[in-house]
Amino acid sequence: MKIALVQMNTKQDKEKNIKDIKNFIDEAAGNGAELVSLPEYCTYLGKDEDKSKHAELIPDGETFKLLSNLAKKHSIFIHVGSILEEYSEDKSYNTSFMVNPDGDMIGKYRKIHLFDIEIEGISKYMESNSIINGESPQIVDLPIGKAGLSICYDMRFPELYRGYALEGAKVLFIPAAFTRYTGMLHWELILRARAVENQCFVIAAGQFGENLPGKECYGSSMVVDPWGVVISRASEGTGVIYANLDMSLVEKARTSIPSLQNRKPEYYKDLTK
Ligand SMILES: NC(=O)CC(=O)C(=O)O
Repeated sequence: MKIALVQMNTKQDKEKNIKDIKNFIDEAAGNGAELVSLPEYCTYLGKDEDKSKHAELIPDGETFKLLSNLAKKHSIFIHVGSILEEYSEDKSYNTSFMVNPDGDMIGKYRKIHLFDIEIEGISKYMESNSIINGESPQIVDLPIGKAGLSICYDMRFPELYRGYALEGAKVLFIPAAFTRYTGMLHWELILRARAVENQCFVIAAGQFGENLPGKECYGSSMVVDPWGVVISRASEGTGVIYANLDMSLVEKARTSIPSLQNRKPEYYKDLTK
C-alpha cells in the first residue's frame, strides 16, 4: 500500500486549515496514495479557551462530511490525526478517526493520555484544561491488516501499543503535535522503539513550526518499518511524504526475533496495573 503523510502548520484560521487539508489530500491522491494520514489537531490548533468553539460532532459534523466526500472522490482511506470533538461547553475530546474509500467511518479514537507537563523554565502544557480524555483503545481493519490508533503523548505509554500488537495490529498510527523541545530528543527515539518492540509499522504525521506564539512543533513526520528503520521522513516545513508499506517485513521481523512470542507476562503482568 502506498501511503502519504501530511506535515502541517495548523493555526487558528480553521477555514484556511481545512483548505490546506483538501489541497494536500488532492495532491497525495494525485500521486497515487491509497491512504493519507493527517496530523493531530489538523483543523484547529489554538488557545485552550477557544478550543470548544471549534469542536464538532463526529461523524455528524462538517469536517467529517468533507473528508468523507474526499475519501469517496479519490477512493482512498483518510486517517484524520485528530480534530476537536464536542463534549461540553468548555471541554472537547481530541479525536482521531479513519474513513474508508466508501466515505464511511471505520474507527474513532479519543486521546487517552493528555499532555499535562511542565519542564521547568522551558514549557508548560495542561491539555486537560480543555480536553477530556477518551477511555477506549481502537483497532481498525485495513486491507494491509489491523492498525492501532493513538495520538501524540500516548506514544510515551508502551502498554497501549503492546496491547494493539497482541490483538493483531501490524500498523500503529501516532499522529502528533509534538513540541520542538521534546521532539529533538524523544520523537524519533520513541517512534522507533514502538516499532521495534511491537514489530509493527509506525506511521507518524506531525505538526511543524510555530502554531501559537511561543509554541512550536517539531515536525519530522516519519514512517518506521518493523525493523526500526525510518523509511520516509519529512524535512523542515509543510508538505506530503510517501512510503510503500511492504507488509511481509512484519512477518520477517517477527520470525527472525520472536520477542512477542517469547514474552513471559505471568512473571510481571502485575507490575503494570
Ligand atoms: N504534544 C504532545 O501531546 C506530546 C509531546 O509533545 C511530548 O510527549 O513531548
